[in-house]
Amino acid sequence: MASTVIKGGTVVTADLTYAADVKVEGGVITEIGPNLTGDTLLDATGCYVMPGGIDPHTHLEMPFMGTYSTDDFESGTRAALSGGTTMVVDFALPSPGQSLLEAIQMWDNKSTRANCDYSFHMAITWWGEQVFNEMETVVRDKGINTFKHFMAYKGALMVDDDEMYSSFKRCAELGALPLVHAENGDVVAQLQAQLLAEGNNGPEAHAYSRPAKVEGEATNRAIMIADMAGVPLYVVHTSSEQAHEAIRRARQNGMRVYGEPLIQHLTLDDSEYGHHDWDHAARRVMSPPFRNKKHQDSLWHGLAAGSLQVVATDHCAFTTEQKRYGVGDFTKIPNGTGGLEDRMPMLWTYGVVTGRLTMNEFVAVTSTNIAKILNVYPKKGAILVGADADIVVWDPKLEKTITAESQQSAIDYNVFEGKEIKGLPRFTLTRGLVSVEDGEIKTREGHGEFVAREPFHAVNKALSKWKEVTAPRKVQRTGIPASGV
Ligand SMILES: NC(=O)NCCC(=O)O
Ligand SMILES: [Zn+2]
Ligand SMILES: [Zn+2]
Repeated sequence: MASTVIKGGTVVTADLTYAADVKVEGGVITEIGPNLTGDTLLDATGCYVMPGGIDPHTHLEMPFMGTYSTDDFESGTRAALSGGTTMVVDFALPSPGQSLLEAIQMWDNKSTRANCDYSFHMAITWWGEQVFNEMETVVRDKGINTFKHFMAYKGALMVDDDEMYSSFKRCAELGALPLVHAENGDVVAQLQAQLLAEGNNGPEAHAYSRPAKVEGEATNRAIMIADMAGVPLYVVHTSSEQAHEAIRRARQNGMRVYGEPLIQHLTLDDSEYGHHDWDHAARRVMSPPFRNKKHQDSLWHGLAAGSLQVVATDHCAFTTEQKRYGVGDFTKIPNGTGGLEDRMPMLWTYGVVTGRLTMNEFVAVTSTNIAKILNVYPKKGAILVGADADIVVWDPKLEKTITAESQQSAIDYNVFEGKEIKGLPRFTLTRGLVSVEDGEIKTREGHGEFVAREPFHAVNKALSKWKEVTAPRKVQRTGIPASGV
């Protein structure tokens, strides 16, 4: 079997940093150590050899707000690999009333073009006996152990507390993990209507309609519901101190709650919405919106302290033309931004280069933590013998200025335009295939495979055990007095 050896680099994992060569055969890592030989040699001198990034939050070719996000599984995963990300997790999104299994079929069809491995979360967009029953098939037969709940997008994707509690309890039974988009959708809907009525119809009103408080409230509510259901919880796109505080407090109280800041929220702020150019501001419309520096600091601190665990992108890329559906009515601007290609270099530049994160923390929050949370570690997220050879050979000296012109993403702009980054992949390997080599993109369409994920990981088991141990029990009494009647 042909072998590839990554030679002369420093292996950096979530917990170790050491000099070693890494040998790859048949798409997996077969040896780690000094002086390895092989058929093809990749020179990693001066580089860090790290687990490829995992982006657990993407929306490729997603039907949303009357259109489809423009990056599909081909351009989206090409962009991912170009920036050192070797696995994405996308959301299968049934329309209200649609079968969950039908939605998986649709996502299966789209993902055949993927250049790197991928997995799916299932969204719970409506509730009923059919959904309850199909959740079991989704977990047991389809390899999906995560269910997403939108607490916002009223009248479209939003579910209410009753539905969420029912679904969370079902997740607990099935050994699955619920995810939430935490914003109070009722309050947002009223604020939107009020702002429009007052003539506030520009993209900046998108941010006014989604203050940090509505995120904080929903995060607290989801945490309480998960606690009552006896299930862990993953909060997507945590963007504010209020949401972070809720997660931090829950964790201090022994709850298994995870928070996922996005690279956009960490590095871009709400001044973008005040830009004089409508297009500039609209291109940055996403939910939750960008926040101020105080919130950004809180997110960075959470990553360093471990109260927030994962950095994602929520890559949901719409062209300028699509964003213009919302001229005159900000509620019609398709929500979402890009970031797949830039997540790792931006986090390295603003995190590791500045000293806010260590290299090992960088690996933890871009790859290893989410691999553990999703129950795919150490197949993914690890440099270990037997792990998939999803590897990024990171050159800390490579520099570039981000431009839309030079990106892989299919959209016509980049929200990080002009940012100067330091640290880029010299090589990216996806299950052993070298798909980025010295800046040259050599992706292979269709190389990506679906990654099935088993239910009932350690956290679910611990929580169900604890729930059983602490369940309310009838007091057994020796004597019962006669009734007073
Ligand atoms: N985040 C966003 O604005 N768009 C994608 C859908 C979602 O995750 O809320
Ligand atoms: Zn969301
Ligand atoms: Zn999303």
